[in-house]
Amino acid sequence: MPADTPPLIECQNLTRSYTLGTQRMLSRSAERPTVTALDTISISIDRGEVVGLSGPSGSGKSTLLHLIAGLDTPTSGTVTFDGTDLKTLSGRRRTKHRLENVGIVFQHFHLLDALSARGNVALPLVELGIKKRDRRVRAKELLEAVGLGDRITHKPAQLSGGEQQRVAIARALVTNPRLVIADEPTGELDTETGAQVLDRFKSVAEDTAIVLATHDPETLAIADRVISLRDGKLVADTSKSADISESGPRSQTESVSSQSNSVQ
Ligand SMILES: Nc1ncnc2c1ncn2[C@@H]1O[C@H](COP(=O)(O)OP(=O)(O)OP(=O)(O)O)[C@@H](O)[C@H]1O
Repeated sequence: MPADTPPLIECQNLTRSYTLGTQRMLSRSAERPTVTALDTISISIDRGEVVGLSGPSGSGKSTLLHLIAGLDTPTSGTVTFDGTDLKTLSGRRRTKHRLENVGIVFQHFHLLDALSARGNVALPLVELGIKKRDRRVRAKELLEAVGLGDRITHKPAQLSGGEQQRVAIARALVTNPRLVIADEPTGELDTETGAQVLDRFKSVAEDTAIVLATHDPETLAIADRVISLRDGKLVADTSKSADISESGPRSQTESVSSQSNSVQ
């Protein structure tokens, strides 16, 4: 890759606040309370990088994933994907960008009840205009890769939670996206299946960037780098390859202070 290639994802001073309640619940002059879910986060993610996102419940992991995926827009700051500021895209172009470039595994899977496992996995390919025969072949290939080759015609209601999760993972990978975002991708899986799924993620990662939010140490262990959040702030950004530098091992604190622009 040329040295001047920009990172795949660049987040600059990303802040996302939510305004709570409705004005009707308060007196006219009272300000509605706000929650700052993410507070001036600046990170960049390269092609092929596997990034783990850790932090306690409510620390802002899902909020950051949604912003990086272009599912949500920041209150302030920017998310740039391969040089394009997502804020400059119209709603339609943002949807097209997600469809073409981003695979998403949601915490609650979001499968369509009426479709088979194969139909669910093939769905993004319908929207991309891929021919039915090719869609079916590709969806079957992905379902086999996540160990569900014998479940392709099952509907979600006929599948266990772990199986539904694997369908969601296959669907996220079916378009060969440049970025995969996953919220607790192994939460429903037993240890062995979880390990298989992580292998699958790792094998697509050659030039696909993967960002995984998780509480699971085994999932974090596959990451090249772990970003830790607390109360919406970046508290550590630890790269495994950067652990041993010329001046010796790099501690988390040093790693954080090297990003002092984003840690306030
Ligand atoms: N739609 C919303 N409206 C109001 N507050 C929200 C909304 N979404 C998230 N929050 C708040 O933002 C903060 C960060 O939430 P977020 O879901 O990003 O955390 P998380 O680290 O993913 O948590 P978990 O590990 O439990 O999934 C929390 O305080 C949460 O209550």
